Amino acid sequence: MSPIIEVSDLSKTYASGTPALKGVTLDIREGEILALLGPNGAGKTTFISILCGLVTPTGGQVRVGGHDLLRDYRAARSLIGLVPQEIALEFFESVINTVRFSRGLYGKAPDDAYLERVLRALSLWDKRDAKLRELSGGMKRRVLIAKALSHGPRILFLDEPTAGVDVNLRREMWEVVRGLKAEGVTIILTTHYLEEAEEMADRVGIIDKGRLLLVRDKADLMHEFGQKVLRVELAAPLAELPSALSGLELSPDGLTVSYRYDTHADRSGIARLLGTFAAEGIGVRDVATEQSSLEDVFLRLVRDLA
Ligand SMILES: Nc1ncnc2c1ncn2[C@@H]1O[C@H](COP(=O)(O)OP(=O)(O)OP(=O)(O)O)[C@@H](O)[C@H]1O
Repeated sequence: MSPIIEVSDLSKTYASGTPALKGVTLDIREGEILALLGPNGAGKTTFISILCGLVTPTGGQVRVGGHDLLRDYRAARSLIGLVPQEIALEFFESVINTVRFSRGLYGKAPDDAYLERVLRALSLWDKRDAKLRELSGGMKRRVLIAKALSHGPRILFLDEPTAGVDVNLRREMWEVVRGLKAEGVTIILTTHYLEEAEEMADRVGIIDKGRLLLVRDKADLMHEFGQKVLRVELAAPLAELPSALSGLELSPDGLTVSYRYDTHADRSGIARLLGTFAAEGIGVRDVATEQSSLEDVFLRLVRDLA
C-alpha cells in the first residue's frame, strides 16, 4: 500500500536563523498510529506545522494522499485534521456550533449527520448544546478533536494530546485515539511520554535537534531500549561489589546498587538477584524500580547513533 504521507528531505530554518528541521525523510502508512518523540525544541511542532500547512518549509517535499502539499494545498490539507497543543476555544459558544463553524472554515457544506457521528464517537453528543466553559478539561480536549475531525479528514495530528493532564484523562484520551484508529483514521501524535508511545503507537519516530534519528516498529524499539532499573538500598554501605554482583552499579556512597533489566524479557532476573544478595549476606533495606525515561532512551540512542 502506498504511504498516505510522503516526506522527503524536509527542512526548515526560521527567519531567526534557527535550523528547526534538517532533512527529514519519512513515509507514514495509512491507518497507523505514529508517535513522534523528542525533547523540547527537537522540531516536532515544526514538523507537524509544516505538514498541516501552517509553516512553510525551507526545503524538501511533502505529498499527502498523493497531492503535493505546496502546489496542491487545498486537496492535501482537506485530508488533514490538527489537534493543537493549546486549548483555544470560544468559551461562550456551544459544542455543536463550534464544530459546525470549524467545518465551515474548510469550505465544506453543512452536514449535521456527519457531525453527530463525530460527537457520538467522542461521547460529546449529550453535551452538544453545552457552552464550552461548562465542560470539564477532558471534554474540552475532546472538543478539540471533534473540531479537527469536523471536515472528515483521513489523517489526524495530535500535538502533545496529554501534556499536563492527569492519569485518568490521559487514559481517556488514549481510548478516544484508539477508537479513531479503529475507524481507519491515520494518527500522528507527538509526546514526551515514552509510556504514551508504548501504549498507543504502531511505530515510533525519534526526533532530536531537527533530525529524525530513527523510525521503528514500537515492539522493536521497546525491546531494544525499554529498560527498567531496580534500585536496591542496602542496610549498610559496601566498599565494593562482590564478584557475584559484578556488572551492577554501586553508588558512590556504597548504599545503593542499581540493576538494569529488560521489561519485555520473559524473566527480569530480579528474584535471582535478590537471592544473590541474601547468599552474600548483604542486608537490603528497600527496593524501588524506575522505568527508563525517554531521556535515557535518548541518551543511549544519541550515543549509539552518533
Ligand atoms: N516561529 C518560530 N520562530 C523561530 N524559531 C522557532 C519558531 N518556532 C520554533 N522555533 C525554534 O525551532 C526549534 C524547534 O521547535 P519546535 O517547537 O518545533 O520543537 P518541539 O520539538 O515541538 O518542542 P516542544 O516539545 O517544546 O513543543 C526550537 O529551537 C524553537 O525555538
